[in-house]
Amino acid sequence: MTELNEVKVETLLSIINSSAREAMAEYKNTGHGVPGIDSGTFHPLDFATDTLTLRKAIRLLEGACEQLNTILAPPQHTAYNSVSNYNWACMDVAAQSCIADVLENHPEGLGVDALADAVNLDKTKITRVLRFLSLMGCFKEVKRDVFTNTRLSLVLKSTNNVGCCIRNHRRCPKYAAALYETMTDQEFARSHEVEKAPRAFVLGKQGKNNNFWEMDDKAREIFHRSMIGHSEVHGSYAALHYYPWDNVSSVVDVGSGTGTVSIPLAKMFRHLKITNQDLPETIKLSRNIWEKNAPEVLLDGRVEFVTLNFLEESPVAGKDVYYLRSIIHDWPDNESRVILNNIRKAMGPNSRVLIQDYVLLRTFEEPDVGTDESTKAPEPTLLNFGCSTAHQHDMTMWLLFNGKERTLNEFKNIGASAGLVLTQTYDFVGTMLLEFRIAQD
Ligand SMILES: C[S@@+](CC[C@H](N)C(=O)[O-])C[C@H]1O[C@@H](n2cnc3c(N)ncnc32)[C@H](O)[C@@H]1O
Repeated sequence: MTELNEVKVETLLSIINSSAREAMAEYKNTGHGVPGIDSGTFHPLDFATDTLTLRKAIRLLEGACEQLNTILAPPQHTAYNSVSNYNWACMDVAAQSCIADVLENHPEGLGVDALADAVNLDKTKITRVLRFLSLMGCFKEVKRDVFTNTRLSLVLKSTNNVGCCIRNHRRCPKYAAALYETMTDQEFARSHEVEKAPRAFVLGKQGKNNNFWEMDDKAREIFHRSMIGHSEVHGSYAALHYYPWDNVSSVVDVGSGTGTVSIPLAKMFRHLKITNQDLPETIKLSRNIWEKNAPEVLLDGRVEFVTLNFLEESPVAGKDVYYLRSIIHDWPDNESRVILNNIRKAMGPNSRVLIQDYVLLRTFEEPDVGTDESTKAPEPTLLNFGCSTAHQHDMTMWLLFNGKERTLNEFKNIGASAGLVLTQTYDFVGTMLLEFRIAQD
């Protein structure tokens, strides 16, 4: 047994070695070298849209590092570390107070007195936060009490879409803190309805409105900007590069938001006709964003905006692709079936449904359709490559909506209930793209 455990540790070490080398090669391929922990600027690869090789390497690296730590550290150390992790709180302070924005004007560094004045916070407290974050390479203390930005802290800037996403995430820990209460509360414990999600539990106690999608214009704008950040975080733009769009002429972006993926899609594939469909207020915002960011597509007449309530009606009929990014995971199974059924009614014989969401891989499930070798987690990697991102996202969906990330089998089942069959999968690491067609009896 001891020897077998040693072999596993050795294997993890070699996974770490090979995946780290692969990641380094990806950075070097750009001609800009490998970034440092204290780099003061972004690397060109940081916001590239096709980073699939790097992402596959990082998935292996993170999972193996975490597993190795858990094996070799005393268990009490690992258990306590996971409950006393306040990275999120310190990141939140830095993001809310716009520290990275202030430091950007001081590339040589800014002393904590001036910084505390600029962000109107207590000097001692802000210094504690910055020292905490510096341990993970977010900000750097260049001289005693003088801090600069790093590549990681730059992400927190208010002008950065991911910064917006991080700022928007701050409410989730509040819902998470009530998770156990929701699981023991008589009314909420056994319900899987949207109205009985942890978010609704917490807001209900404060006597507030519970419908997530009813927001004022400002909140809607922030939410949809954070969805762009979300797609950068999760590498959703891989869909632009790996789906055969040349064989498609029309795309309906179902629950389009402001066109996070469909704007770059329309710019990259000039033959595509795009229909954006969402709730009325969002469609209004969407049109404004397209006018600002893709006026040439509007001038070409390649985009239309049509309101839709996908729980009650079908999208426009007879288009080639019905694309749903970050839609199905927002909803429990019943509503997901309704959405897919409504789309199914609009589909022509050659239409496809493309769902882009996380897919939870399970150790004991049947082999995946159309996946290649790089999708299979190597031994002794744990569930989902030992990578917690998909499962963390699953928790976020639970907290907000009683929604969930699903396994491939769960997707197949809700697809089948709408007369759809899974025909192809694309592993983009952050998310998967699942292609469904009408099932032939
Ligand atoms: C998580 S966002 C995803 C937006 C977009 N697909 C993206 O990737 O940025 C979910 C979207 O679903 C829309 N939505 C929610 N309920 C809806 C409904 N009943 N009918 C149509 N759209 C809805 C929201 O307005 C929002 O734009």
